[in-house]
Amino acid sequence: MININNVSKDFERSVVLKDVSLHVNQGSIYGLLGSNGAGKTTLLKIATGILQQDHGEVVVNEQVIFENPHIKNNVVFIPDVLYFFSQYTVIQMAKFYEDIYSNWNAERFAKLQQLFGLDVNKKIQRFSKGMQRQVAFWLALSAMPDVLVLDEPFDGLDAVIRQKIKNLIIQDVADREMTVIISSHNLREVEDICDHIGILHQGSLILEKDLDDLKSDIHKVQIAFKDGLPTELFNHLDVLHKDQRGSVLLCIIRGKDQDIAKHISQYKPVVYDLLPLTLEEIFIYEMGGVGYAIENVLV
Ligand SMILES: Nc1ncnc2c1ncn2[C@@H]1O[C@H](COP(=O)(O)OP(=O)(O)OP(=O)(O)O)[C@@H](O)[C@H]1O
Repeated sequence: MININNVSKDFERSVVLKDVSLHVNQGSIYGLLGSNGAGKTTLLKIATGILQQDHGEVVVNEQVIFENPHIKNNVVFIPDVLYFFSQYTVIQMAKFYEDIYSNWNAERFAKLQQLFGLDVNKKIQRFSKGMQRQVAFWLALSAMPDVLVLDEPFDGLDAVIRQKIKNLIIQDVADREMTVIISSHNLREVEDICDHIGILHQGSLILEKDLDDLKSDIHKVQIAFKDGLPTELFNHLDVLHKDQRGSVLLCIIRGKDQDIAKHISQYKPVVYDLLPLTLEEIFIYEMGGVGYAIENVLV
């Protein structure tokens, strides 16, 4: 559905994106993660045809997106910093969207008004920050896009509204196979909603995986032995991190849970607990693998 092929971009002679290839299937919700300044916003702007890459191509629905109004008609981008015309009310902005997006759905716009409960005749810039973000979602979802691209979408939204918006997105993905890319530092929200994850670091995509595969491939293990650590314990294990706490050793190990359990059980541990890792922890360990580590991250 969205194919970003070998995209590179420089700003003022510094390289911001290096040969990035990223693929999003139709009906997928793709979480784009990365360190500050990794190039996420730049990549999203290129993916939506707002910016032009220096090399490579972005193909959406089998067509190059840049300067392609036919494809852009089905793509809505909500940026991290929102922009509305300064004097426009919600209803005026809705009219503007209706003129741009041919799939605009007035009935849905009316239904969502009940859900958000905001005054359509109020100037958007007089709303609070979180309310303005609600307006952005209200307009975006009424445009019925095939592709919805979101940069830090949950910033400033309260927990109830966040859940309502996530439900709306999931409903559109389920009902009409909308495709979504979300870039966020809020990894709990990403974990909640996304099925695929890409991690961008210093302009390169260092990982792209199905979220379930990612989670089944890395584990936190808590182990203890009666007579201290067996010397050969770590042979044949891909250990990303170790932390001894008293007699208990906490390890982050890459691999399938059965393989890890089988290997460690040979040494007859008195404690063996396999604990789930959150996306936040996986992100930290993956970033550690590319030299972006923080110390003592085990909790
Ligand atoms: N218009 C621009 N002109 C010059 N440099 C830019 C421009 N836009 C972005 N950059 C630079 O490109 C790099 C990537 O920025 P970008 O906003 O894409 O990162 P990001 O991953 O979204 O970061 P964050 O998580 O902090 O929002 C940064 O070094 C930034 O300074």
